[in-house]
Amino acid sequence: MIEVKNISKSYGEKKQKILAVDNISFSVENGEIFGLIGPDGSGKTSIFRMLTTLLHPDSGSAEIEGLDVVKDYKKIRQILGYMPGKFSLYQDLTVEENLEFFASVFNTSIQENYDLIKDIYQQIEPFKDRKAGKLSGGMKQKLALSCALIHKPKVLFLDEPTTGVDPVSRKEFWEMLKRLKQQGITIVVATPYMDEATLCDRVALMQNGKILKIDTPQNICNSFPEDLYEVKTENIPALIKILKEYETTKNTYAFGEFVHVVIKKEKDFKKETLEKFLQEKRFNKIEINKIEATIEDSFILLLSNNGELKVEN
Ligand SMILES: Nc1ncnc2c1ncn2[C@@H]1O[C@H](COP(=O)(O)OP(=O)(O)OP(=O)(O)O)[C@@H](O)[C@H]1O
Repeated sequence: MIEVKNISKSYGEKKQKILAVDNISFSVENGEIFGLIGPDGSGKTSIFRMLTTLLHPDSGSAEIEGLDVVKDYKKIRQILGYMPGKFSLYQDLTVEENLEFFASVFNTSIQENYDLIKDIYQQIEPFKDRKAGKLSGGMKQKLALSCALIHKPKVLFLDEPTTGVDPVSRKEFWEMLKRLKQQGITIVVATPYMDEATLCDRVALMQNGKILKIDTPQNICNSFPEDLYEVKTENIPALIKILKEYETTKNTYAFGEFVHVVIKKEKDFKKETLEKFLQEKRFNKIEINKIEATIEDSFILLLSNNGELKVEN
C-alpha cells in the first residue's frame, strides 16, 4: 500500500520558484494499477522521484508498505522497481550485461528471479549480445522493465513507459503489466496517453502540480456532467469554428474523424436545430449523434473547467 499525504515540492528560489507538486494526497492499494495522467510538466515525474526516494518532499509525507520515503529510504529501495521516463540503461552494455548489472546491485542474479521476468525477457533474449543502444524502442522498453523487476519488487513505478514506442509494443506492454498485477505487484504508471488511462484500475488526473480527480476510469466517464454530441461534415476546421460560436456550446474539439461538442445540460439543445443551422451555413454531409463520454472527453472537460488549459483546435 502507498499512502501519500499532503506532499509538495518546488524548484528554484524566490521569484523563479516553480511549484511542481502542490499539496497532493492519494493512496494506492496493494495489487492495483494506478495511473498518474497529465500533460507534460504537470508534476508526475516529481511525484515519482519523491516516492522512489530520489528527491525529498518540501513538506508532507509518503509511505510505501508502511516505510517512510525519507527515513526508511534504504529499505524502500529494496522493495521498489523504477523505470524512469528517459532510457536509463547503459547503452554500451549488452542486453544481458545490463540485466546482470541491475541484478548485482541488488545482490541477486538473473537465474534467481528468472521466473518473474521470463515472459518479458524471453522476447529480447535472442538479442542478448546486442548493445542496449542498438535496440528498437519496444525492445529497450522490455529490457528496462526486466531490469526494474530483477529484484522482485513489491511496487513498480513506471514513468511514461510507452512514450516513443510503437502501438503493437504498447499493447504488449500493457498485457505484461496485467500479468505482473496478477502476481500481486502494485503498479504506479505515469502516462500522457488517455487511452492508457482506461487500462488502469484507478487514475489520478493531474494538472499544474494538483490532482483534479481520482477515480476508476468507468466512474470518471459515468460522471460526465454535460451532454455530448459528435458531429461530422465535410469541412472539419470550419465546423469547429462555427460550433465554437454556437449558442449552447460549452466546449468543442476535434476527436478522430468527428468533432465533439459539449452542450451545457440546462440549455435547450435540439439536434434538428443544429442540423438546420449547419445546412444554412452550407455544410454538406452532416451527421450528428448523441454519445457517451470517453475518459478523454472527461479529462478535457476537467482540464478546461480548471481554466488554465483551453483545448484549441
Ligand atoms: N530539476 C528541476 N528544476 C527546475 N524545475 C523543474 C525541475 N524538474 C521539474 N521542474 C519543473 O517542475 C514542473 C513539473 O515537472 P515534472 O517533470 O514533475 O512534470 P511531468 O508531469 O513529469 O512532466 P514531464 O513529462 O515533462 O516530465 C515543470 O514545470 C518542470 O519544468
